[in-house]
Amino acid sequence: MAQLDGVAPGQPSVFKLVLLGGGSVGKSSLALRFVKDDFKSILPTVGCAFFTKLVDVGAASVKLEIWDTAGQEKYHSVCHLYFRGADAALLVYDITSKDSFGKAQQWLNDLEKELPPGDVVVMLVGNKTDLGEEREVSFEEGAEFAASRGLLFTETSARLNHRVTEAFGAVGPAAPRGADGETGAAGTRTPGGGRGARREGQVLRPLGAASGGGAAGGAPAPPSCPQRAAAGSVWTVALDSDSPLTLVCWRVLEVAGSWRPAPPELAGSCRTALVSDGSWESQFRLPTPDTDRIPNAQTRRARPCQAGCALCCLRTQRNETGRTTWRADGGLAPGAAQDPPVPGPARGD
Ligand SMILES: Nc1nc2c(ncn2[C@@H]2O[C@H](COP(=O)(O)OP(=O)(O)OP(=O)(O)O)[C@@H](O)[C@H]2O)c(=O)[nH]1
Repeated sequence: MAQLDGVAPGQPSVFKLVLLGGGSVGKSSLALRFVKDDFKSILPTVGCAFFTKLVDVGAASVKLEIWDTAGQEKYHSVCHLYFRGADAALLVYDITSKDSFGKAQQWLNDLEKELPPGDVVVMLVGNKTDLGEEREVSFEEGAEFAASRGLLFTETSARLNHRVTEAFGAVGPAAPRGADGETGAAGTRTPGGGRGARREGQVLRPLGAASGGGAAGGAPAPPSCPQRAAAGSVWTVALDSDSPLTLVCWRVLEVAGSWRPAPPELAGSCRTALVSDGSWESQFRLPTPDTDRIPNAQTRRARPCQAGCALCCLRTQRNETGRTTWRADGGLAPGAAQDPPVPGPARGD
């Protein structure tokens, strides 16, 4: 977090979040929606606009500074000045503009020149989902680009207030930061992480331990449906069939309803995404063509339970693929691996 050192006693620490992306993609509108729950006509930003919001993180308050950079080309050369010291970034494009999607990729390159990957948590945000009929960038394109660059990903509508709070929350001061489950709470830093950014491929401990019930060997048990899976959970799911094929998929749950894509080495073999209508889509491509028992590519759709529970989605996959074994990584003790509990009536599709 910026300015943590030297914070006067009683003063909230400061967390710097930058909004970047092309012109008119809705950066200011997202900030306005998040900070004031308002949506109105806004003039193009000149240089950089500035919003603040106090965010409660545990018992402490953190001052979230939102630096809303101008997307117009004429300001491009100065915007990198605003990136310095950022803890997090929302990289925004307009889903109705392919051009803005290309520009987001350029902005990311600019950001990475200023702040190396791993120093800052970045979420790619496709805005204006209310204009779905004019869509030029598919959800999958966004998700795939995010996966290829190790970014979080979501789609929003500032106009309809769709997933705006979730987007800011996923990268904000209350989001989980470190492998030890540390949050971005005021006064904390992740060891070796400078500002506490996530590291690609990092295994985060499932944070459901506190509310997740019984723990094997002191380790957290998988959260059970309809309990909300905790932010920061990492699960490995092995899908076994009668054939010798085994597919291991990695998932990092960042916030309820939003998955971090599989790490690059597994990209293409497995991905799960929250599609814009609120249902889940998981696609598995098995690594060998031996598909006697399992089709080569399987797409499953399931509605999450009200709590956006991860296991509802995964359970539906299990129901549909028959024999599936489950393993929870990042905290479960050996021997604790087992099917997660499936309480209550099925809520999947
Ligand atoms: N339909 C729709 N329009 C939006 C949405 N978000 C923003 N807009 C509109 O898109 C236009 C640009 O929005 P801004 O918030 O000013 O975009 P910006 O990215 O800050 O633009 P610059 O300041 O030029 O960088 C405005 O007319 C907004 O009303 C959205 O979610 N849906």
